[in-house]
Amino acid sequence: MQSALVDISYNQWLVALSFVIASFASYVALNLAKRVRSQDKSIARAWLVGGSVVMGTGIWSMHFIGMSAVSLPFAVGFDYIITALSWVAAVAVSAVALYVAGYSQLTISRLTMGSLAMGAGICTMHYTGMASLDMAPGIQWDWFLIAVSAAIAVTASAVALLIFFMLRDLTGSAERNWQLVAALVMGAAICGMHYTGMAAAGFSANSVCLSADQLSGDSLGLLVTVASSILLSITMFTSTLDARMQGKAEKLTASLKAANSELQQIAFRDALTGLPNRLLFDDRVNSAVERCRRDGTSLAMLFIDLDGFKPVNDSFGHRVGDEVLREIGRRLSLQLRATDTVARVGGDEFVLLREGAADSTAIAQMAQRLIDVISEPMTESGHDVRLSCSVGIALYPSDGPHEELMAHADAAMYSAKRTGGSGYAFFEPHMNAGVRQQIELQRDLRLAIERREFELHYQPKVNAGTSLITGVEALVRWRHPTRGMLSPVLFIPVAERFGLIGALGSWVIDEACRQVAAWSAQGMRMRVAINLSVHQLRQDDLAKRISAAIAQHKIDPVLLTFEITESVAMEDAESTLQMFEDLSRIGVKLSIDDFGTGYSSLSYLRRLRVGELKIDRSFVQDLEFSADARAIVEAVIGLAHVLGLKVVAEGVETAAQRDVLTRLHCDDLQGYLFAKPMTPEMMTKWVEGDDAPGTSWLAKLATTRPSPLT
Ligand SMILES: Nc1nc2c(ncn2[C@@H]2O[C@@H]3COP(=O)(O)O[C@H]4[C@@H](O)[C@H](n5cnc6c(=O)[nH]c(N)nc65)O[C@@H]4COP(=O)(O)O[C@H]3[C@H]2O)c(=O)[nH]1
Repeated sequence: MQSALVDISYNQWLVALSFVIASFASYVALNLAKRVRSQDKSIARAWLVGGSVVMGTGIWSMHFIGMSAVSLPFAVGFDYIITALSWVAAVAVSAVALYVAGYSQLTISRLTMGSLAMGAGICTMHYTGMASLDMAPGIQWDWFLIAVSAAIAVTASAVALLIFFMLRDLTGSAERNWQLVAALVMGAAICGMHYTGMAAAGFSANSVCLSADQLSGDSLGLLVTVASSILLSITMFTSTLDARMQGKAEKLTASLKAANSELQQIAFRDALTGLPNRLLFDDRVNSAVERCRRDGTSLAMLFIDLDGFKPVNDSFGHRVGDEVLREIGRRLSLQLRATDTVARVGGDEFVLLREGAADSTAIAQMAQRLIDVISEPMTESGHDVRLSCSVGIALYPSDGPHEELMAHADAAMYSAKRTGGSGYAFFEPHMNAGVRQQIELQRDLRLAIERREFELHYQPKVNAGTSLITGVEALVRWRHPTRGMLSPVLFIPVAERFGLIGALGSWVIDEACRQVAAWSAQGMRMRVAINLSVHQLRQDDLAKRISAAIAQHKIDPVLLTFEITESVAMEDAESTLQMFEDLSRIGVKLSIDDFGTGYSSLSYLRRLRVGELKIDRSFVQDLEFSADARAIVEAVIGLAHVLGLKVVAEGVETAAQRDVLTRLHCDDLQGYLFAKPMTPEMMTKWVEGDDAPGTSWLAKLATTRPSPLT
């Protein structure tokens, strides 16, 4: 028979306090759940363990304070061991909650299993906690209310998990506000469960609490409140700090990634068309060849050179030329299969790589399709443009080792071009004669700098009126170990084509500066002109390299003149202007070489900071016999003088040419009539007036009266 039950009353303040602690613990729990999703696995694990302890302690404190809020007509206390077990249950519940929160997605099964496990844990904590009140006779339970409390526990857990996954995508103040609302809802649900569970317990009027002498006292609830609040606050603070640091680290990682991809873009992409550049293309070829070897398949390389691009560029300007190249890149890209690569490898040169190309008929059809799409008319900046292209095809493995594929495709392209363009040709061994030589030259060129096989020879320029030397032009020579002295006409184009001109050009600049310093040490203030290739002019650090060489050899920058051919200067006008400004800022002089062969506009010439024009040899050769050539040279000299530029005529071979040029007021003359290019030692002797091969009577005349050379 059941004895009468006592009425249970609650301390309202402690009930309110338990709600505050429950909400606070929930708020911290939501924060911790985010930390457990950290990218760093060891940090996530640390937060899972530490977070479970803190969150468990928070929930347990709420429950403990809730129990302390009950006032019973007899002294109560809590069994140490059972109380500790209820704490362990709270920590276990928290671990389950945080573990589920660590998943990237909340599936139905995770929600069900998670909330059941958490509900079971909460009930375990609560009823173990109740059991720590060691009552005699025992507590009389209302099983219906117990079931309700269990249902509340499971539902509250499910709601908590749902809320967490919903909050995940919010940021800033929205995140904070919704987290607060969610914490209050969860606090209410936890309290609901707890007080329903309390209501399920009935105490007989004659009950005695056997654990009254264990964990007890009026200030116990307060102590637990203070301790758990401090713990929750510290955790909250640490978690916020960690979130900030992680946020910063993530931002840093993101910006590093962005910088990295930008660098890759610069290093591996052609800036104008956005297509892969030579470097990336070579890399793709290497991988494709590797696959061919492994699988016994083949590939095709198509070298595409535009027919008629130069006239478009010259007549419509470089901006239109750039647009045309972009459009060609776009058209070629549209013809690609997923495994193909197309790259821009030169001004108007593209290469296409196709893997698994066994059938030459299909390759021929593809080449024809490329010609057709490129031949379709286009309108760029209001100009109607119609181009075509020549395509050379080399196959791997039948057309030789893969290092020679591009050269072979190139040779085939030239063959297609020779037959009138707008067509394609497959590589054939007889096209190889020139190619093999180029490849060998390229191989030797790579070693030539290390082996000190290059030399600079110098050719004087003299004043037309006085015949006194005004400076020299540095001309590179290659003393090849087996082929003897080679002309730059032979190897400069190879160096340009195979990306070796940068190193060679730097050597020339450095050597010329060294020679200027050596001559200065001998008391000769010699002006030296150095040729720059188009590739050098497009190097961003050219001005820096030149300054470094000037500084290293401690020479006066005005003694250096850089010669750029007219057609190079006209290509990509904006970047030429920029580079000329950079160069003139370091104090060197600039000259336009081979003038008359390009299409300079007057206004453009005015903007370029050049001090000198060199009339092309072809005009000088015709001077004696052609009235047209004379008229052109006269006009050029007049124009240059109006613009304040000095004029040098190159390739002067006869006295008659010299006389005409002098009459036309050309400033300086250069050519075999005065001296051929010579070694620095011969040059020194020449200046000092000794005999030297290639000198003429006039040169000797000039050198018998050494002049101040600046
Ligand atoms: N028929 C004839 N020829 C004469 C006469 N006077 C001089 N020459 C030759 O004409 C060329 C003048 O150099 P360029 O127009 O700058 O043309 C140069 C220049 O564009 C390039 N080059 C030479 N050295 C360098 C260099 O260090 N760097 C770069 N990027 N290019 C260079 O190679 C080209 C050819 O150089 P070289 O073979 O040394 O040929 C030189 C010179 O030997 C003459 O009276 N008659």
